[in-house]
Amino acid sequence: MEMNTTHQASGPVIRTAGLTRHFTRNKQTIEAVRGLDLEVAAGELVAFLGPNGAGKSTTLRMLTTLIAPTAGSATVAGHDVVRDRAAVRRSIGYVGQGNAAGHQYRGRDEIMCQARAHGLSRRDARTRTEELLEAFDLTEHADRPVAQLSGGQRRRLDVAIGLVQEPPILFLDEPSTGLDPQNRVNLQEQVRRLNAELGTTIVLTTHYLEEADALAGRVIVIDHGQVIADDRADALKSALGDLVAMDFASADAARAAATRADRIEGAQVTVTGSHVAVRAAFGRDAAPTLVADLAAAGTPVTRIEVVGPTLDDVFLDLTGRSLRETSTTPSASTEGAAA
Ligand SMILES: Nc1ncnc2c1ncn2[C@@H]1O[C@H](COP(=O)(O)OP(=O)(O)OP(=O)(O)O)[C@@H](O)[C@H]1O
Repeated sequence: MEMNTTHQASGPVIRTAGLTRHFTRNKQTIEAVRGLDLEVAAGELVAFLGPNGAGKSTTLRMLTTLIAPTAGSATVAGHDVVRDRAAVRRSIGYVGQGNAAGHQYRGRDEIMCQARAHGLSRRDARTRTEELLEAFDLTEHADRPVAQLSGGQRRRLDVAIGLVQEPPILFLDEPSTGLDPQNRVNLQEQVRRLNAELGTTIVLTTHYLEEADALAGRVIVIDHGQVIADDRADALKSALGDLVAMDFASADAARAAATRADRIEGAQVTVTGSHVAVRAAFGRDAAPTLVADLAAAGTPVTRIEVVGPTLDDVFLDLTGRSLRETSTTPSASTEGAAA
């Protein structure tokens, strides 16, 4: 994809203050988003990570003016999402969760149509369309009616359509759900390039830990409508530290080892029978000395494993629940479903 303009990077382009949204269902109030205070600077690539129902889509729908907040406020590109909806919409691109593309048209026509609607000449629109078809591996499917495409192919088309006008701020709601791993990687590459080469501010939602990690920008972890962590993925993980998991010949040996492991600065030590788990910021570096000390003390380790932290560990540490378990994992792929 050719990208030759750069959006200016300066100051926050998204600002929310106490942003809140309630829904009423069966006379019960659902607090989907609870008092979000957020700033996103121009040129940032931000992932909202959280389980199903955490409030990610609702937040995006408020920021894109599709629904109004119950309380609090938000500005996008300097415009209020309630008072200046049209101005917000002019500054953003949005790819929602559903399939936006019409069904009787061919994929190529859908993209062309969007490009023309955004003011590109016929020639530029054609070039842009071919670039996007190529980038999303859709060229060979471009002449089939959208209705005949698989779920994954349609999802790729949705995202391609969202990228047509190269907006300065782009919102993507679970862009890679339903894509197979290879197309997920393709998509992530497109997202990264758009951010790096054009300086596009990108906010996306995901419940794929790997995706939030791979995009490596800022990760905002959301649970029950609130931000529970907000930092770079590597910072979130290193704050938690490595896990050093050790087995011993007996529970007594494990208890003795735990006392020693407790001396490692900032270590969190848990003993379960003859198993000891140590979570520590530099656990990987501390492990060899610990193993040698334990052997010298007559309580040798029988098995040891050092595991670097994942974003799931971060979520588990913050909420006591695993994100993998709380999210319904989408069926492996919808690729090829109707192909
Ligand atoms: N239109 C609506 N009417 C009633 N409840 C809603 C509505 N939209 C969302 N909710 C509820 O608000 C909460 C947050 O939903 P939201 O879709 O924002 O979560 P999410 O983090 O985007 O999850 P997912 O990954 O499943 O999209 C959920 O409990 C959901 O059921």
